[in-house]
Amino acid sequence: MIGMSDEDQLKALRKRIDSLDEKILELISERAQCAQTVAQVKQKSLPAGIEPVFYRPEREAWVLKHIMELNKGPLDNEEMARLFREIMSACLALEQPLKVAYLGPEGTFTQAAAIKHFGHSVVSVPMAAIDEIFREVAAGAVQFGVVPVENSTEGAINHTLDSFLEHDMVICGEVELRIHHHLLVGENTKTDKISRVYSHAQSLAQCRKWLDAHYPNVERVAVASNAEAAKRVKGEWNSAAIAGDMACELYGLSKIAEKIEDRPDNSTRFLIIGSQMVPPTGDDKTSVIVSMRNKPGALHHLLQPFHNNGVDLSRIETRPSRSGKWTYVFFIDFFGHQHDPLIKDALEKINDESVALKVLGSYPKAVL
Ligand SMILES: O=C(O)C(=O)C[C@]1(C(=O)O)C=C[C@@H](O)C=C1
Repeated sequence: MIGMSDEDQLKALRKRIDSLDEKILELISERAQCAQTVAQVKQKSLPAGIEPVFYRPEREAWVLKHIMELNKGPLDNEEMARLFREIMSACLALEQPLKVAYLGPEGTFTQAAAIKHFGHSVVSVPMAAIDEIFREVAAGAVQFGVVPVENSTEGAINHTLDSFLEHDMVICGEVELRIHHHLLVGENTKTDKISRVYSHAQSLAQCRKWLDAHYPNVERVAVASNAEAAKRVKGEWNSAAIAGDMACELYGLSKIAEKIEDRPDNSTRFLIIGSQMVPPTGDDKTSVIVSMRNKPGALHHLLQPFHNNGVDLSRIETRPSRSGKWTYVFFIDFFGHQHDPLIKDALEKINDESVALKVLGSYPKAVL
């Protein structure tokens, strides 16, 4: 390209991009046709009336990891995986349009988590409460639900844990999302006139120190979600909302302060709930609920088989059981799949020691 004018160079490069785009287009279309044939194969082997399992989280995790391993740049692994996430999402929609319920309204972090996990080609359906998501999945109105389960700053989301006690649900995936909160206002609010801040209680808690330092005398009002907070301030004078980017864009608000969360590594973990068990991928997690009698050493007894079999725990949470006074339930997450022999053995031993053991599911560790 030496000796070429900038104008000519640009022209030549764009010509090359056009021809690459044409090849990419052809390849994506060929991939989509393959997915359509996969759908036919899945259908063929089943008796009429039985719905095949089109969505295969174990395969999707493999595809994304494979792409990240092969990627040589200049796009970074996450960027590349996000592109392939969207291609697979569109391919899956050709096989079967998926409906996914999430904690609404539109613009919540839970919706962002749903899109991060499934891509943009799913139909995401907002629900007013966590319990409603469980019910919607149980009733078969949607195939999957997305619920928040723990925040790195504020800990467990108890509504979600309690819902697992009430519904028979299978966990088939997890999503981790970095949570950035911003202080948002509508066009009628002046930044020095803010008298009230709306947000979800968890988000207010995640920004407590920042609010103490910058808006110590402003009333903090907890509402059902941060998207709801954003919706409210759109039409209100002198009030601000703490919410994320999706809500900011959706309600056309302005950011007067960005990334105001007290901890820069603030993140929330979400679970994908459904009814299908997921086969092992080699890099999985399992979640169980165990109920124990409140006798001395109960927790030690419970954890011993995990320890003996070298099972690595990632989380343990206690909730009072709803049945029987002084009975506790433990929510335990660990690395590995319920079909792994050492895990199977540990679970059998725990089952013998406990009042009840329920495996909520084994699922691929979050890839993105
Ligand atoms: O491999 C499959 O079973 C497919 O249906 C194909 C495909 C894909 O596009 O790669 C699409 C949807 C599944 O969730 C997993 C993968």
